[in-house]
Amino acid sequence: MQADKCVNMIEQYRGDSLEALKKLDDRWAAYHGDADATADSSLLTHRGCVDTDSAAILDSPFNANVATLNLPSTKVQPGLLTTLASVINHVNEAIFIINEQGVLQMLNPMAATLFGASIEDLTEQPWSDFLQPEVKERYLSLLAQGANGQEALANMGTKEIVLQRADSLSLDVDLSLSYLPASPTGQGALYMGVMHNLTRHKAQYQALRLQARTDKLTGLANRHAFDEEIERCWVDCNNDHQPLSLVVIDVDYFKLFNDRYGHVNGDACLKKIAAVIDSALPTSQCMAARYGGEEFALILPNCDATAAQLCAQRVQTAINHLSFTDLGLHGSVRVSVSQGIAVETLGQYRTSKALLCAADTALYRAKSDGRNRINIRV
Ligand SMILES: Nc1nc2c(ncn2[C@@H]2O[C@H](COP(=O)(O)OP(=O)(O)OP(=O)(O)O)[C@@H](O)[C@H]2O)c(=O)[nH]1
Repeated sequence: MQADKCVNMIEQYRGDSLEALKKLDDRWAAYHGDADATADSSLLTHRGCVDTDSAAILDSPFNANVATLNLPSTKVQPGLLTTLASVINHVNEAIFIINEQGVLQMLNPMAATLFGASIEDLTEQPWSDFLQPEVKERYLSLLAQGANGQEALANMGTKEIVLQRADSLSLDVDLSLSYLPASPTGQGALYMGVMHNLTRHKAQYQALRLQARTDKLTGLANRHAFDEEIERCWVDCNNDHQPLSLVVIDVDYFKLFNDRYGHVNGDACLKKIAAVIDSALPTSQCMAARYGGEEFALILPNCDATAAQLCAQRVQTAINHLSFTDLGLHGSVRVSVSQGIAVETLGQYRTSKALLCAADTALYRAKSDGRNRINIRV
């Protein structure tokens, strides 16, 4: 919204609004006691540049902060640039102006902070030096289109990019670049860039994403994450002609555990089981997820039946040895799990869902065969 406001203000003052510019110039002249302000380049220098008489500029009725903007003193239509400088310095957004060659003409303090250098050091620098190679080309061709008079193509909507700051740090920002056509008064076309620092948003997004994919009780991946991961692994393993194994794990007689020892201890038991399952994963590409209440599932990409069985046996042994004395329960209290395994190696299953169904069927068999056992369908 702020950016729109800025563009609107610039529109108001630019090229076709020469009348407004004239009024500003007249006001400036009146303030400085010079009726012919626009023709007086020394006065214009006063109006735009930091180096000269900054006290007078700070007292300016137009914009006390224009002094902080370093305006180029050559090849400009100063009335326009001064107005532009005044506007961008008022807007609470990081804004920079480049010319048709992509050279930084002015920027406000917020933009300088994002670029990682002072306004003075940044002015007259090629803006594309702050872009990564992959996006640099895109923006340079945009400038070329503007220079060829293809104005309609010379705007770039908001895009997420990585800024290569002057201090060599990288910064995630979103950036929009707007074409400001050449004015009839001789000012060449310019581009206005508006940037937002995305660092905090990205961190929040990552935290929320992790939260949305994590089971709150156990800290394992949740069902949503499992569904996404199985699809990804299915495609990857099929493409690479690698096996994909699934293990579905269900706690035996867990209702009894809850009934005997209470739901709080039931929760603690699920956490212990989850930790055991997670540590039994053979590789870092594997995923352990809480599939439902007392049901867990393992995705084992690039693992054949032997590797999957080994993993399941590790889980079984470790769970059989779990102790609950730290919960105040008797040392004899034990739990077990039943496990079903299905393995895709030679295109037996048409979809990941079919593979999951096969693992579920194997689990059902393990349960019906007496529990605390592993059943495999290859
Ligand atoms: N404490 C606790 N219990 C849960 C949670 N989610 C599911 N349960 C319990 O898990 C139990 C599952 O019971 P059943 O589906 O009958 O299965 P089971 O008793 O384990 O019997 P089998 O699976 O046939 O061996 C129910 O009592 C649920 O309340 C949870 O997050 N915390």
